[in-house]
Amino acid sequence: MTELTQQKCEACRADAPKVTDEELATLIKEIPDWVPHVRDNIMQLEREFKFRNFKLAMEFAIKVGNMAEEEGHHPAILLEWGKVTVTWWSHSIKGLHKNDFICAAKTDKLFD
Ligand SMILES: C[C@H](O)[C@H](O)[C@H]1CNC2=NC(N)=NC(=O)C2=N1
Repeated sequence: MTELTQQKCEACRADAPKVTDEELATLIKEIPDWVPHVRDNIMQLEREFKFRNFKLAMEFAIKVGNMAEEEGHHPAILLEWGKVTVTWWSHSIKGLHKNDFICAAKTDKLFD
């Protein structure tokens, strides 16, 4: 399988398929630090990133935002002192699409 970080987000319409439980089980192995959880009845991928201060956290949040703009796929980003919480899901399908796993993998790469 092509590494998630080598893939691009594709246009995701309301009728695009959500990832199945089987696909989730396979894809999550590539992004083991992300936790799938349900919020407002929508499956999402979430990870906390820790930093030494606010500025480093803010710079990371900006990098994630710039990557999201390039991909045309946008996360929720919570910026706090020393911490950034990134949450990916696909609004149009109210769930997880392959795009979310691609973007989660790209987020990990920005942190390395
Ligand atoms: C028109 C625009 O491309 C769409 O609204 C995109 C923008 N970014 C998006 N981001 C996410 N996470 N889910 C979407 O469904 C989504 N839709």
